[in-house]
Amino acid sequence: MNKDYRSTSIPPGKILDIIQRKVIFERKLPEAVKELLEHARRYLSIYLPSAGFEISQTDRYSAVTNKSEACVIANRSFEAGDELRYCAGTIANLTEQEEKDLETKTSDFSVIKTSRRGTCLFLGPARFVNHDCDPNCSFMSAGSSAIYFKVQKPISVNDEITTHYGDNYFGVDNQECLCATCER
Ligand SMILES: C[S@@+](CC[C@H](N)C(=O)[O-])C[C@H]1O[C@@H](n2cnc3c(N)ncnc32)[C@H](O)[C@@H]1O
Repeated sequence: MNKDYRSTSIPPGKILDIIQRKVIFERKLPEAVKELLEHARRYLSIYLPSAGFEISQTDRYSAVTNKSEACVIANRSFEAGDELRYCAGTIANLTEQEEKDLETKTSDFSVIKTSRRGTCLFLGPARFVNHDCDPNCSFMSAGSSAIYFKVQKPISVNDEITTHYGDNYFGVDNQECLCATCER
């Protein structure tokens, strides 16, 4: 057994079922293919030399979660006002049943609740950006469901890219937040 490999916690049959139901039966195939290509491009763009960041690992939350998590690290410096166009993502609405299906402790999915859209699935490289109460980036919207980030204060090489998820995302007044700012 390869101890460095862990298979996905969602059974492959279930994923195939979702693709069949959502992509093939309920949607027009060309539209679904276009969206899939856009999404693949978002992930591949991470590797462009001009992207300016990479997906890395952090143990910041492991005392609580018992596992390493993903984070986004700058591999060049940025000034306030710069845009991280390649750290992009999209937001997909979830039905109540889909929300229930994803409510497992081992889930690797990023579910967010917004006042405007309700419960959503956050997809794309942008979903790896962690929250800080004094973040260096803010969310920017690009159309109805796409987002990227704008730099709010200077970022140096090896700094973590962070954003603000909302005032009560980690409990009331973010009292359960584990960010570097709260730690100080
Ligand atoms: C949008 S994801 C960010 C990427 C995430 N680290 C991962 O590996 O998938 C949001 C999740 O990251 C973790 N997280 C991010 N910022 C945090 C913070 N300031 N305090 C505690 N957990 C945080 C929580 O597990 C949260 O549900």
